[in-house]
Amino acid sequence: MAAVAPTLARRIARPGMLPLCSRPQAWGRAARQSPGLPRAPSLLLTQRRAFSNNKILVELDEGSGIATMKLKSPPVNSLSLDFLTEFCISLEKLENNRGCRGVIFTSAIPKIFSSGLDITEMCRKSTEHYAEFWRAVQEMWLRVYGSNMVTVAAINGSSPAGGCLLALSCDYRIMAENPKFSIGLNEAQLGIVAPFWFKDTFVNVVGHRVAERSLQLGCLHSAPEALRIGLVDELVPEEKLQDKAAAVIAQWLALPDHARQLTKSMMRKLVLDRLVAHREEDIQNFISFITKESIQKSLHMYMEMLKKKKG
Ligand SMILES: CCCCC/C=C/C(=O)SCCNC(=O)CCNC(=O)[C@H](O)C(C)(C)COP(=O)(O)OP(=O)(O)OC[C@H]1O[C@@H](n2cnc3c(N)ncnc32)[C@H](O)[C@@H]1OP(=O)(O)O
Repeated sequence: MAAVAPTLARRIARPGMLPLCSRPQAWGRAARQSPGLPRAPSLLLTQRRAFSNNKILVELDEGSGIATMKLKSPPVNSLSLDFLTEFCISLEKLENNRGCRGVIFTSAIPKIFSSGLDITEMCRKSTEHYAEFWRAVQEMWLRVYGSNMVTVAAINGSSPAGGCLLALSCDYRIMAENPKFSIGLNEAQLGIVAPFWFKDTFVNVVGHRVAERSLQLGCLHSAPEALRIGLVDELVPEEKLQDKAAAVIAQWLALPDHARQLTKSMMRKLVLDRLVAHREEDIQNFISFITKESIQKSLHMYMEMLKKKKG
């Protein structure tokens, strides 16, 4: 898998070639057939299949059709170009497996769900690199937000910025009830601006007023606060997180797939279409923004601050 990744990364970036996700998947795929009445995952005589690459561990429970994608990129699951490429490859495999109907995203790293976009990917790199990186970020969002499968984020740690976007792109968010864990689109704190599709995804979850305030202030919300503003749907003790996520998916899968999928597509279409229609422009905007000297200085200072905090 590791050998495939750079090739795929090049494919994502090369202009003129069909990008991995030229349109959101939700409209291109036939509805999955529900295999009948939902069964509680714990009651099944299940067979588990696992596959893994360098940064993602995937386990598919063939009895329930529920997969778990565990993010395992130490130290903090930052969303680097390699990570995003491997993430999209893993998700595509699951999308292509008709036995898989739901996915749980969670972290294999204690206390961190994902630290968001890898800041080093945005510092002092070439224009080509920025284009490739940003296309991969778009790709992750298009794939998760446009997925036909039921998607649940089991947020077992802090989840700033891009990590929060991943969670926001799911159908349901369950967070470990640890007040030390925080989540939010904190880009403003870094001196950068969340792009329109981060903002749209956020608004669709928490509403305009809450999103505007939270975005302007670059808020990182504690788990209880995230529940209060609707950024997450529920809090559970950490040891119950995975079971709860599987139970929620089983509940959602009890509905006829086509009805749920078309409804999801209807709710998300406008936002997805907007990025698909402006993908290249969005990449150019990112490059113009990130190459500004003032922005590079802000990111540098933020990284220094992270280092100092470590002591
Ligand atoms: C311009 C267009 C808009 C772009 C939209 C951007 C979206 C983003 O996602 S920007 C990234 C935002 N992320 C953050 O603000 C998170 C920053 N990190 C943290 O707050 C903390 O690291 C933590 C809470 C995630 C974890 O804390 P802790 O367990 O104490 O670990 P350390 O802070 O010591 O970090 C360990 C190690 O990892 C490096 N690191 C942390 N986050 C990132 C990151 N996002 N990208 C790259 N590297 C990161 C950190 O610098 C440490 O490195 P070393 O000092 O070399 O060990």
